[in-house]
Amino acid sequence: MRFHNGEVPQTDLTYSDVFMVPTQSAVTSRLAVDLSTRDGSGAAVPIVASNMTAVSGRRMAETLARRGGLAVIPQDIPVDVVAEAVEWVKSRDTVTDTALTLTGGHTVGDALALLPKRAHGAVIIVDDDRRPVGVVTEHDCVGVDRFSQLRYVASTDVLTLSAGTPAEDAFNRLFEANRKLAPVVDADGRLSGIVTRPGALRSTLYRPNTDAAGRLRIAAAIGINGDVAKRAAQLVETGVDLLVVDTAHGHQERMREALSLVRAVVPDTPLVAGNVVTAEGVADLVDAGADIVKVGVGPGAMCTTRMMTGVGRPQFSAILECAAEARRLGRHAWADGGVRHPRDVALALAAGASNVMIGSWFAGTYESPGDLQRDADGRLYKENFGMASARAVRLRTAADSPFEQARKALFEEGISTSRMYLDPARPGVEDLLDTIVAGVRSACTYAGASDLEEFHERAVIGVQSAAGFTEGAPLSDW
Ligand SMILES: NC(=O)C1=CN([C@@H]2O[C@H](COP(=O)(O)OP(=O)(O)OC[C@H]3O[C@@H](n4cnc5c(N)ncnc54)[C@H](OP(=O)(O)O)[C@@H]3O)[C@@H](O)[C@H]2O)C=CC1
Ligand SMILES: Nc1nc2c(ncn2[C@@H]2O[C@H](COP(=O)(O)O)[C@@H](O)[C@H]2O)c(=O)[nH]1
Ligand SMILES: [K+]
Repeated sequence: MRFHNGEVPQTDLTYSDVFMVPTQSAVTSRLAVDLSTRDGSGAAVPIVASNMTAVSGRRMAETLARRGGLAVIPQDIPVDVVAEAVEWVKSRDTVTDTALTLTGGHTVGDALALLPKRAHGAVIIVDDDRRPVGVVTEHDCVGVDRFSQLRYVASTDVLTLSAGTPAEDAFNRLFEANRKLAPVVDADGRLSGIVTRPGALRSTLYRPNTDAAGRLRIAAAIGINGDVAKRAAQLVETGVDLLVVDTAHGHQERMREALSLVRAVVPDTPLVAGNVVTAEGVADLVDAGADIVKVGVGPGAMCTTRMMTGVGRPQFSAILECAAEARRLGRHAWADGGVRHPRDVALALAAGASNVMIGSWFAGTYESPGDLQRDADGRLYKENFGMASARAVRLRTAADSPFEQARKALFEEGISTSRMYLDPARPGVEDLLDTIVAGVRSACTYAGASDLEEFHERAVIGVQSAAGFTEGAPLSDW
């Protein structure tokens, strides 16, 4: 990456401070751009969901990995619960989405409680042999008593598709039958998943992020306190593919110690550590065993660190410096926090990040772990909170003595309650991923790059005024 006209920025820069200048290109199609990363995460698209309780659970992990990304299960989750999530994610189909299932004896109330768990908006009614006998959508439940049995409200004229039906055929079958979705069945007619028209299309555009055994990948985080080596070993034992050693101030002695301990017990698992914002921080964490360094102090949507302490660094400059140092040392940097638009992802990659972490934006989707709620105007939202907020600290310290809990509650650096509204046009994380990936693919072609390495090499970045940023935004809210 170079700055436009040889400019040398005099201040540190945020994503909003910069723009990319188009350069001569020989790349003929946005679909010809390869977005896979080479940092050991296996990501086929450079997107990682943050280790936040309101963001990454098993549905987020499954859905993102199926489209090539990765989710990091937060550090506060007990190992046995992580083990269940890992087993579940690794048993998922790599092509078709998991179906929500109930039986004809369940009620409309049961279906309404289940429907928001998945973006595809249907519950499949199965018989005792798991054969699909009906489909229930929210539309079928409107104006119906919540205690009605589903056998009386389900559409029973079910179009099924055989597992292994090529994606384009599946899309065409759905289109011709004027259906939005169909249950997928195995050779015995038993339900194995669900396919939608966008799902069929996506499986031609994305490659899943899979391990050596062809199962979906998942990551998990560890803090720097307690028996970190034990937790790391246990997590890897459960099948976790990548570990993130994570604390607010990553450039501290205890982080180095934790990292060395973890590296010693898990020599072969990719290890991410952070957060830092300086080249010195990167060098120290690499020296202690990190393969990837996580960059970002203060840009997060739920983060109050800069307001509480004045500490942090504008994210674009932080990534630029840290990624350069990581590359010099033969390692990698992830950009963590502050992503609000696809452009931010593109700019982080231009600056040299190998992956971009997204938290709050993904909290406002069907796949995040929280319960879907509706405000007074009927708009759908999920609750989000920071991992250093009083709420998260309360959860994390629940087993400590009341005195210890009170001591730890003093240092709050995050928002405890915030509403992340679902975008009615993009309510699922795959919808957001489609937008981000479209933006990044397009950014690569504007730079004449056919993959992410070329993108970083070729990108030309300029510095803009606030008016420059405003000019780039559409007039409507976005
Ligand atoms: N990217 C960002 O800008 C930030 C991210 N976070 C996220 O919040 C989560 C919780 O992190 P964290 O608060 O570090 O909790 P952790 O549970 O990881 O504990 C941090 C440990 O480091 C010690 N410590 C020393 N200096 C600091 C410091 N300046 N800030 C925090 N701890 C310090 C703490 O001791 P003692 O409590 O006695 O001081 C504690 O023992 C993580 O997921 C983290 O990534 C949090 C803040 C900023
Ligand atoms: N200072 C704090 N940072 C936090 C907290 N919770 C999470 N985070 C960081 O934010 C990113 C996600 O950023 P977003 O803009 O996409 O939401 C996450 O990965 C953490 O690094 C917090 O309570 N305080
Ligand atoms: K912030």
